Parts: sequence; C-alpha cells; structure tokens
Amino acid sequence: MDPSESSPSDRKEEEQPAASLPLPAAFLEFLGDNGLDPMLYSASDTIPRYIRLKPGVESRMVSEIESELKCELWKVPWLPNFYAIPPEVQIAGSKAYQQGKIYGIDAASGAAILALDVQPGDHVLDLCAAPGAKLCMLADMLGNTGSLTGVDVAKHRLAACRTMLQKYSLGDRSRLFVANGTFFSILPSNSSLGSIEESTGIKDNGSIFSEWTSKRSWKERQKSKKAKAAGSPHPPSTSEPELIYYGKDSGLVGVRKCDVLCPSADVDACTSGYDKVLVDAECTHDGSIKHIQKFEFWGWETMDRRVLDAQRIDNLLHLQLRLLINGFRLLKTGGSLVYSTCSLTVAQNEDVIRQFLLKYPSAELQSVDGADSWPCRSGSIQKTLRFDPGTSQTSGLFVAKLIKLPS
Ligand SMILES: C[S@@+](CC[C@H](N)C(=O)[O-])C[C@H]1O[C@@H](n2cnc3c(N)ncnc32)[C@H](O)[C@@H]1O
Repeated sequence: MDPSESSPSDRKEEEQPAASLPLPAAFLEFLGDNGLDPMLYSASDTIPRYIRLKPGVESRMVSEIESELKCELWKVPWLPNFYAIPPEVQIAGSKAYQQGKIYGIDAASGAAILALDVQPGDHVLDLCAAPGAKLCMLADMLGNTGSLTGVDVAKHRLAACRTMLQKYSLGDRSRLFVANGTFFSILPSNSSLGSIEESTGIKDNGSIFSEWTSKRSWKERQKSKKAKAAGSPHPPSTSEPELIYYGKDSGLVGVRKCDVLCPSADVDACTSGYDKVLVDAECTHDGSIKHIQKFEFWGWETMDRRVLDAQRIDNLLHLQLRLLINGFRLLKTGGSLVYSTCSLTVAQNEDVIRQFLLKYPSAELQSVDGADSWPCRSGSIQKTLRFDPGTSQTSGLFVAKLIKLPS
C-alpha cells in the first residue's frame, strides 16, 4: 500500500502539509540509475487523496461526509466505494473517519485488491499486511465467509492492523487473524492436515486459542517494560507467530495452537493452501510521493540509510523474491497471487517476476480482468500493470497476477 494510507502510527506525519519537493542529490542519482524522471515528484500537490467508504453506507453518507470534510467527494468510476478528495484535505479529524465509515487507501492499492478477484468463501493470505488498508478491503470483500490471514514481520506495525480492523468493525468476521513471522504456514480452515504435532517442531504445551482481547497479557507488558528500559521502543519479537482472534465464530476458539501454526511444508501447502495470496512486498516506496514527502520532516539525510543504502537495496531485492516464493508456496494449485510494490524501479518489479518465473515453471502470469478500463499502463512484461502519478493520478504501484498451475 501507499505507506501514507491512514494508520494510527503514520497519522502524525500524514497531517503535515504538502510541499513541493527539493529532492536531494542522492535520491536524484537513485532515480537516474533506475531511469525514473524526477518530474514525477512535481505532481505532489495535484494527485488527489483517495478514501474508501465502508460498503453499505455509501449512498446515504456521501453528502454528510462532504459537509464534514468541506469538499466534494469525486466518485472513482472504475473502483467501487472509492472517492477522490483534494490532497490537502485531512480526514483524521472527521467523525466519519473516527467512526470507521471511511479510511484512506490509494486507488492503485484498491486496484491491486480487485486484481486478486476475491470471491466469497475464499481463503486469503495477505503476506505483508501492516498497517492494513488492503487487509481491511480484503475483509470487506470476504464478508462473513472464508478466512483471512494477515502476516507481517513487524510486531509494532501489527498493532496498527489490529486497530484498523477493530475500527472498521471487520474484526468480528469469521477467521480473521493476524500473525507475525513468515517462516510459518498458517493453515487455512480447509486444511485437511490431521495432527500437526508429529511433523512440527512446535511443542504442544496444550495452549488453545481464546477469544481475542485488546488487553495485553501480563507477560507481554513485562516484556515491553524491559525493552523500554533497555532503550528499545519495541519489544523483541518472539519466534512464534502471534495470532489474534477476533470473533466467536472464527472456528479457532478452543483449538490447540499447535494445530493451527506449523512450519510450512511444500506438499501440504499445495493441497490445502490458500485460494488467493497478496504479496504487497516491502520496497523502497519511491513511487509514493506522499512517502517521499515525509523525508522533509524526517530529514533528507535519513533517506540514505532508509532507502538508498546499496546493501539495503540488495537485501531488499532478495527479500522481495523470497516473499514471492513464500507466498507462492502457500498458494493452492489453481489459486492466484498478486505481487505488488509501490516502487517504480524495474529491479523491484519486473526483474523480481522474471527471476521468479525462471525458477517456478508452475507459475503463469495472468491478465487482470477489467484492467483495460483502469488508468494504468502495461509494465515491461506483458500482463503486468503499472500505476504512476502521471498516468493514473494515483501513487505508483506495480501489479503482477500469477496463477499456480498443476506441476
Ligand atoms: C508495503 S508494506 C505493506 C502495506 C500493507 N499491505 C497495507 O496495505 O497496509 C510492506 C510490509 O512488509 C513488512 N515486511 C517486511 N519484511 C517482511 C517479512 N520478511 N515478512 C513479512 N512482512 C514483512 C513490513 O513490516 C511492512 O509492513
């Protein structure tokens, strides 16, 4: 997602006024190396902000929200429930936002979710879920059916997911949970695996899932106290994924943790994997003008460390391929996967897809239904899509859809 999308942790920066961007030399060099035009960033004041209205409240809420935000809501014709508003309008102070009737999500992010073509009853995995705007949209599309698993490696960012899901009252939908760590397979509810215990390293200490509560356990509070005292803002993450249970009908309450969490095995994933997988991979975020704008407040000098460090970019390219491989492994045969990043570079998009396709002959690129009428262009590999501020009036986003063929 566009990292500027509404999440409690990001909101402070999001409220800062927009400004034209004096790009630093190191970033200009990065753009030059990747064949990207710095003029893209001059559009920062004209790209609209996008909001999504909770389905069901749409028609009666529009005029109410318009008078609250003191601006017109422009319906995005190709994307249900999405509206464009002027970029300078802030939504966080509005009642509609606070009551969970709207949230900020870029139109290109909405397109990535539509590309996944989620159907009621699907079991869906969102592999890089935080802060969670796409997770919310996925939950909306599933309604009370199927299951949704959100995974993210950063525990503190999962707190933002948790808050978003609660706020939009999506948390009580069936089988909605958030996990931490990608080295585990989190079995969808159609899994036919019997006892996991013999095949896993997870000790069955008998612990079971109970109904989720926002209150942190005594153990967790102690851990974070210790981490704070040691100068670390976040407690160290545990190796066991964190699962958060939201509703009585999730089917998880009373189930042993060791029966749900298990180290992933390729064979199991093929027969009982997810119907749909989203890999919205960690990237340099260079396609998000709003994200790049934030460096004005963070300090341009932090960009070297956070974005441009060569070692970091190398690691990132490796991580992106690994995330894609991991997502594909957890996809069932016949299922589809969407790989997206908000970077505009070929290295983080087409090159990752090319390397992946060479390694996995059972993966095939698919055209995205309906994309002909979207304001985007083709990537340099056929069937992939690219959104960018100039073409789409959205944040930059690369979208590739893959299906898993029988091997
Ligand atoms: C582009 S953001 C995802 C945005 C999210 N899909 C949304 O729409 O709100 C990428 C996320 O990947 C997470 N991440 C980085 N490395 C990861 C890993 N090894 N496994 C899972 N998530 C990872 C980051 O913590 C970050 O939250």
